[in-house]
Amino acid sequence: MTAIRLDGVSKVFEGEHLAVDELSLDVADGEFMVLLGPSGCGKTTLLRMIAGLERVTAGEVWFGRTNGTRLPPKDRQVAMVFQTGALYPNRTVRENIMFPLQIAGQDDHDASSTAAGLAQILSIGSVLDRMPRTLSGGQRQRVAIGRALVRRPNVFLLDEPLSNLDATMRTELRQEIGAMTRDLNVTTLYVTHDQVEALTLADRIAVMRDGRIEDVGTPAQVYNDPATAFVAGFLGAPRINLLSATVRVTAHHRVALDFGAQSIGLDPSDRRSLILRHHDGVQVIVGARSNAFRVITNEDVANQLTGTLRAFEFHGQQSIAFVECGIEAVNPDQVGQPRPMHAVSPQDMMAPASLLTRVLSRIRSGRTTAPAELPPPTHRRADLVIELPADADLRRGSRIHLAMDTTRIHIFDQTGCRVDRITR
Ligand SMILES: Nc1ncnc2c1ncn2[C@@H]1O[C@H](COP(=O)(O)OP(=O)(O)OP(=O)(O)O)[C@@H](O)[C@H]1O
Repeated sequence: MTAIRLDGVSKVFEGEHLAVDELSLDVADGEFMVLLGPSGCGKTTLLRMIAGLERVTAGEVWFGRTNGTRLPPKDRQVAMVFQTGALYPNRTVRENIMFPLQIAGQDDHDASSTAAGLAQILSIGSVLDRMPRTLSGGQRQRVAIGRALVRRPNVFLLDEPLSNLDATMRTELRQEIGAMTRDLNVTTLYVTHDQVEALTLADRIAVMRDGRIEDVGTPAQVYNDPATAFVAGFLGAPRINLLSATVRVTAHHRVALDFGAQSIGLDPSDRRSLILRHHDGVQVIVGARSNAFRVITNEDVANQLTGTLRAFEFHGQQSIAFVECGIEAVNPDQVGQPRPMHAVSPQDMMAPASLLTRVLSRIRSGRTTAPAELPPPTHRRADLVIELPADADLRRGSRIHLAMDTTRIHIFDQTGCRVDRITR
């Protein structure tokens, strides 16, 4: 077993762009770390650099106390499973799993019994003598996992291993992967863009965007206390409501969030008031999940939002309502979004390290815009999405009053960074 340290790792593809941008991450010995992010954010590239399948442009990859940046893949004690684990089509399940042991010189009898033991753990003991073409997708992935783990790697990398399976098979294999990697105590990096997989499997989640990590923490930390509006928007269904507001501070130091036609006051005992008191007149983005609202019947209650119920969806356990409140909403995908990545010339790729560093910083400066220069995030009038009890008796088109639980909201600046974070 071994810890992994990524120290300022970057990857620039020739003639293309910066796929991984000076990324640093520590994965503890035996930890299950999930890399979560949208398509194209650099997750696979990062895994491939750890496996040694992709050259690191800048930065270092450490395995425990060994600098593995330039180690050939075979010397890294790393095993990797891809979306569709390719199997040897002309070998049985048993032969597929035992093959890495045979290559390592183990005798056939021992290799066969190790393969059979692992197959039992992976619930494929009954198909040991079948050929891969006769297996289901889930069984094939189990064989690929068995073959990757049979030599007891120090590091286990999985790249969206469940994405080609149906929902039932995904849930089943997800639980087994979690249990097995913990039993084996192998340091695991698991790539996905599925938030359910990330939240259910991870010891910690690293949320990636555009080649960088925006937040790292336990599932509860990144869900309940997200570092950025993007992270808040990426985790949770329905997506968090992001509302455009202005901070208003009264003469008595009370803090209100002004949404235009409506406003909400923070409780004076709320410790975040102390931070927001210094932001009078500042434009912010208020993040409120669908369960931060409650329908109230008394329209005289202070501190409420009022709107028209536009649509209503029954979801079994609860209902989701769409309420038009005349408040500007912000798209989480566009908050703090860097400019398009800049092209790198082949000459840049040949540059020595110091020049390379300058190239990276030039690309980054093209991608990172100072808050003052940022175009305003794309605002649009949109419905508030709120959760209601499944049996809520409401009619489309009716006026409804909503109490907002201000202890459950997050406040972000215009670049999408939290301004009210006190717990982490
Ligand atoms: N060999 C390559 N040459 C040039 N560009 C590449 C290469 N491999 C990946 N890229 C680019 O690097 C960026 C990151 O790709 P990567 O596959 O790592 O993303 P990802 O987060 O794993 O995406 P997905 O979830 O869709 O697999 C993408 O813009 C991709 O087009």
